[in-house]
Amino acid sequence: MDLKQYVSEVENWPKEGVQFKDITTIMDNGKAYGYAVDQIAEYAKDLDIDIVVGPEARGFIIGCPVAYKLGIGFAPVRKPGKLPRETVAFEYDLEYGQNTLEMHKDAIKPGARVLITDDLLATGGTVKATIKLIEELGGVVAGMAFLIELEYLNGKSLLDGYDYISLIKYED
Ligand SMILES: O=P(O)(O)OC[C@H]1O[C@H](OP(=O)(O)OP(=O)(O)O)[C@H](O)[C@@H]1O
Ligand SMILES: Nc1ncnc2[nH]cnc12
Repeated sequence: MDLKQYVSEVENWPKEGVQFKDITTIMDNGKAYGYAVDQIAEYAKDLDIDIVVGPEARGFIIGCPVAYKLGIGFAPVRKPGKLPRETVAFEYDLEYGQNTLEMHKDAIKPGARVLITDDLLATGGTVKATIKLIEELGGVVAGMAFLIELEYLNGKSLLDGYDYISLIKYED
């Protein structure tokens, strides 16, 4: 299936100069959404994953159905002030702004093998922050999966030594 045809491209949103890749038109199509989730679950099935982790909000959309399919749990990475118990935090830069992400301190068991999921890899800041949080808690990032990779923003350069897949690539 050619998933790219289901992505909606929106010019100059949320800021001038950004071409936003809208995945809601993948999600609202049962076949395309199911295909994307199945592809990621297939990638993960031999990685011996204990838990899936995804950053708010679009990482939940991918990670939760993948976790369900793998028969394992999901731990959320959230924007500040959303998680009620003790957290660890990490601040990072986005393609269009700055952000801090948090995880519950007990979300990852020491030595747990983690699959990170998100809708999109752009500069890599979000996933790098997610890796830092997982590793601070003693987890092992065994793999990562994105629906979309914006290759022109070179997020890959922050991910040396980590394994990942992206289902849809944009070279420019
Ligand atoms: O590789 P990066 O440059 O870090 O960009 C990718 C991140 O940006 C978007 O999330 P956003 O922070 O816009 O939040 P949202 O999912 O809540 O819309 C996207 O869902 C990724 O998480
Ligand atoms: N261009 C883009 N489209 C959708 N989500 C994004 N997150 C960061 N950059 C993005």
